[in-house]
Amino acid sequence: VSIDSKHGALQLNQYKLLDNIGQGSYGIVKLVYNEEDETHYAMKILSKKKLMKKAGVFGRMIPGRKGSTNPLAKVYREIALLKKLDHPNVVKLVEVLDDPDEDNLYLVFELVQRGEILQVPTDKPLDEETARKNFRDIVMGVEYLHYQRIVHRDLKPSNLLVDSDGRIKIADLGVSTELRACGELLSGPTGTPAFAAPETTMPGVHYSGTLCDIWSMGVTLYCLVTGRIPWDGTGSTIGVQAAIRNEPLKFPEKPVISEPLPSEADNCQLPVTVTDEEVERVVTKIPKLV
Ligand SMILES: COc1ccc(C(=O)/C=C\Nc2cc(OC)c(C(=O)O)cc2Cl)cc1
Repeated sequence: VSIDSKHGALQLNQYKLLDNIGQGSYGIVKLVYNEEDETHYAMKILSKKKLMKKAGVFGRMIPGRKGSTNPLAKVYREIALLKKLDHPNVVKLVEVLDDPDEDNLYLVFELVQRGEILQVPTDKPLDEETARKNFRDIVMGVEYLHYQRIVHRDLKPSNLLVDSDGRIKIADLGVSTELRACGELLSGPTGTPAFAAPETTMPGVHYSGTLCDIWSMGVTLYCLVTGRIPWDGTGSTIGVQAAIRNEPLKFPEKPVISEPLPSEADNCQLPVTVTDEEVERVVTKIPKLV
């Protein structure tokens, strides 16, 4: 990273680093300008130390398994996979800059012009027609990720970006997303509590990651049309998780939601495609692995 003498802006190879446009538990996202192709991009800056800590938990080498000793190997493999993803409703990772002497990892994405779909809470939610159009893009993007065996695990409005043509791109495939063998069950809380399915809040229960993504999509649709989250408990994580497990989904008086939508949202809670065997597996503990 060099300091560009002209304007004091930070320069990283051919990228001039400009404003902060995103902020989250992952780190920050900056607007950058590529002087070579004269195009703006979004650059997500990750800390390798933080990734190692996270990878450390998941990256524990299972005895007898071959694999490199570098805990970042898992991260690099996942990033290589993310680079191969290509779908109109998924953000496009174009380049990864990794300075071995530096703690930072720079992920360069195509810029999605209009940013987040909606700040929640808001008293100006989307009209139903727009929400329906956007939701369709989200479903297409999630279907593609699931087909690629990628479970998002943190679907929510702040990870949905609006492009210049009004189309939605799913973001934060991040390196925290588990790339699992098809159908393998997950466990443990993850993502954002208010958007997490009830089964993720019960310790020791293993669940289907894809089904949880569908639950989060339902909660997201609710946010798009009402401007608020369905269960906020007392604001504490435990409170939210209890509310999600025990309280029925209620729609506020305002804005008036047309009849079919709530039932649609309801369907999202229990995807009609779920098989009994899958429900059985989801709600019971995982059978003893032989
Ligand atoms: C007002 O105009 C704006 C235009 C673009 C933005 C923006 O891009 C924000 C976040 N971006 C991202 C975040 C990601 O994770 C959290 C990932 C990922 O890891 O997949 C990728 C991207 Cl691009 C914001 C405001």
